[in-house]
Amino acid sequence: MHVAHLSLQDFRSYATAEVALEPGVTAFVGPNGQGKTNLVEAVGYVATHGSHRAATDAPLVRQGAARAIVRAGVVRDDRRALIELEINPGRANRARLNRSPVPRPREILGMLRTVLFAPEDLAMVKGDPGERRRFMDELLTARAPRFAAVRSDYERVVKQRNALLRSAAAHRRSPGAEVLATLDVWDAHLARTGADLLAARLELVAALRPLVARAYAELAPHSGAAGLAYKSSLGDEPLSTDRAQLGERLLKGAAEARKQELERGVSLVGPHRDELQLRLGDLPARGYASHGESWSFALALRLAAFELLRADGDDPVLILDDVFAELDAGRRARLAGMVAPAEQVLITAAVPADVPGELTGAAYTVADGEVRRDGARRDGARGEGP
Ligand SMILES: Nc1ncnc2c1ncn2[C@@H]1O[C@H](COP(=O)(O)OP(=O)(O)OP(=O)(O)O)[C@@H](O)[C@H]1O
Repeated sequence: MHVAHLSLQDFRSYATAEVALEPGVTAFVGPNGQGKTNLVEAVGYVATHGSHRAATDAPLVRQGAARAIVRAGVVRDDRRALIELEINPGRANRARLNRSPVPRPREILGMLRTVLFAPEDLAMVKGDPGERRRFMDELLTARAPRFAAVRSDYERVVKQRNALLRSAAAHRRSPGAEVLATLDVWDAHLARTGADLLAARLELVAALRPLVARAYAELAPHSGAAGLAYKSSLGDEPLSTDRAQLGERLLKGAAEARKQELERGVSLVGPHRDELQLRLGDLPARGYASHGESWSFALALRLAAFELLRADGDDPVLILDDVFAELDAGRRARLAGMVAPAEQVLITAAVPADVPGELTGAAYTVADGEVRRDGARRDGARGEGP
């Protein structure tokens, strides 16, 4: 699939912007702080209904404006769809598909699929486990949009269960039969929704493992092998992906943890406490990998995500935000070779020399609040050989 047209209104630094796009490579080039990332962030927002660099929607709306609108014309198998999202911080966002309102924005998740790699992704390797859980859950949602509901059901259960545990812990005396009975009900909800989430993650990690290893080996052939291990809060015993069995394990885990949970006032068992461990050779990547290795690992995770989505039947739009400047010449050339065949690749770079010569295509200059199409097709920067 590819985006044929992007239209912005009061999104980030743009009062308005209209950008026509084509399949193949498009580079957005311009000095720092001119709005290159804002453009690709908008494309990512249409796909995921979230930003890769803001936890809430408020920063996405141009300062002084009440709402932002992002529209994308998406072409998939020669069929066109016009997706429109109205971003209303503090209120419900609205969505339209082919100019008709849809009841809930979530219903059009999956109409556009993107894989976005940006400097913030270093946190997937160096940051806390929540970053890697988010990577898994966002990828699951990209593959099957109905997963957004599984995820939010589970989050709601943990939130409510935590509230109950917190208030029990605050009273500092043994909880009464009523509290324990309510907790039993929440344990059952946790086991049911948690089993769905856990099974999906285990299947995902199994599918990703060989793809990550291969992408990393291609990017960084002289480094150790990249591995993934799913560490569950249920302990080290192997887990099957059978949902009924996982539900039983979660119930048992919650029962065993109950005393401690009541003391601490927090849910200690379940996929919200799990970790996706990244390994380079025999060592964990976090805390051991060099900056370059961490960067390559994060890229390998995104490239593996791209492969997985592509295997589901359609190339997602690949977005590389400010990526090449960080890489040495060899990794740059290898990455360029790996991404060139994608149906659409959107790249941002501060200077033309940061776009590898292998990636020829359309070019825009982004400066002074404008996005201007360069006259000639860009032939790529020269002298970027490995
Ligand atoms: N909500 C907003 N309202 C107005 N301006 C904003 C808003 N959010 C971000 N900006 C402005 O957008 C600019 C940043 O744009 P962006 O991150 O796209 O830059 P960039 O061209 O990718 O730069 P770099 O090369 O440094 O990564 C900043 O000047 C910032 O002040």
